[in-house]
Amino acid sequence: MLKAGAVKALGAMSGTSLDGVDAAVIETDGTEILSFGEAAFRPYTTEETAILRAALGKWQGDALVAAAEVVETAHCEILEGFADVDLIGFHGQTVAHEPRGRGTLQIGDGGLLAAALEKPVVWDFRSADVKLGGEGAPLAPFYHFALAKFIGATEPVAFLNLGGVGNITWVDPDYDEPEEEGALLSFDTGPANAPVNDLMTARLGLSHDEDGALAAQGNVDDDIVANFLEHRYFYRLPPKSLDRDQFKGLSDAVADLSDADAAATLTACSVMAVVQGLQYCPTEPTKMLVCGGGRKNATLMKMLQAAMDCEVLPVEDVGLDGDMLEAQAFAYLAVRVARGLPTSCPSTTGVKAAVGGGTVSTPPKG
Ligand SMILES: Nc1ncnc2c1ncn2[C@@H]1O[C@H](COP(=O)(O)OP(=O)(O)OP(=O)(O)O)[C@@H](O)[C@H]1O
Ligand SMILES: CC(=O)N[C@H]1[C@@H]2OC[C@@H](O2)[C@@H](O)[C@@H]1O[C@H](C)C(=O)O
Repeated sequence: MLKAGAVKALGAMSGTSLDGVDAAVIETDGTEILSFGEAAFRPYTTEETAILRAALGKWQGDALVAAAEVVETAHCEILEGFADVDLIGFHGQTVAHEPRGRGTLQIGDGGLLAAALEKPVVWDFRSADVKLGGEGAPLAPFYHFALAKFIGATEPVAFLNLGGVGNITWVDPDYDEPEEEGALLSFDTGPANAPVNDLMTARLGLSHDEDGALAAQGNVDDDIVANFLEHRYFYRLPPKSLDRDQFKGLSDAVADLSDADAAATLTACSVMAVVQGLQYCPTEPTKMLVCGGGRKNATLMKMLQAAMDCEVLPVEDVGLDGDMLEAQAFAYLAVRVARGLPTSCPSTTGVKAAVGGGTVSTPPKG
């Protein structure tokens, strides 16, 4: 049983870029954010990333078992370094996501972590939402709502996460609860860094376009961007979510371009996916607050600002940590689950009614 009032929660996130585990502490009562605590990153080795990659798109089999072991080991290593936490929110690694088909799968056993770390662990955050007709993603929006209050926003703002995939949350901070109709709207915008990463790896043996330096030297092929925006995903009304590799074919579209033009064009595709998505938001946000690795890509940020009327800022400009925001989100959601509060609602995932998704595993006694 979780003690009453504010608790210290530790969240852990292993994102779609497969680069490692982010872990961060926040102090919260499940509604208000009181303070932020320590944070750490545990990178995956090249071998570990290869094992995780081999599990993508799989729903069963040996590749999944091996990948789950990598996830569990990496999480135990990083999480045991945190002292004095009351509970842990463990997202795991998404390997497959078909909310309207086979479901959603995050690997890593929270029960095993609870036993190893001797703490209650909340995990499997997405399945309950999918079972009730939701997309199971994005789940950070309820945390974005709390953050909008924390930074003292008085008008609608948007949080944009640029990871492997992009997702946006439009927040009206005037509401009292995130599940109230009108408070939130969220969805995955489209691919974010993944296409440029894939290009850099295939052509230059690099993991990403550091600071967007290569894209900055190229010219955008507008026809390719226009063709990309014809994809049916962009015509679907939100809430909606993506599987990591749903836009994998995008690299073929730039096959005949130079490295710099290809990087510039793929970067523009990610930007225009966000711009296209903005039309679904109830109002233009006053600020677009950007988290995730893409905020470090100067070319991407410049293109975003050029395509938008509102101010585009990294979340650091309002005092937040853009690298740890998703790990903090799962710490926050863990407390909500433990307290029986909802973690998603019709306007964030399309679920039929507000739901608190997540399994709580407690360490064995004795
Ligand atoms: N300095 C940089 N310059 C350009 N791009 C960068 C930089 N730093 C990080 N990135 C990009 O950000 C990506 C990692 O972003 P992030 O850690 O937010 O992803 P993730 O959390 O794994 O993904 P998701 O949010 O989709 O689960 C890298 O793969 C890279 O493409
Ligand atoms: C199924 C899944 O793991 N989706 C991730 C992914 O990475 C970004 C985007 O796609 C988002 O929908 C989600 O993660 C964040 C943390 C979320 O649920 O809010």
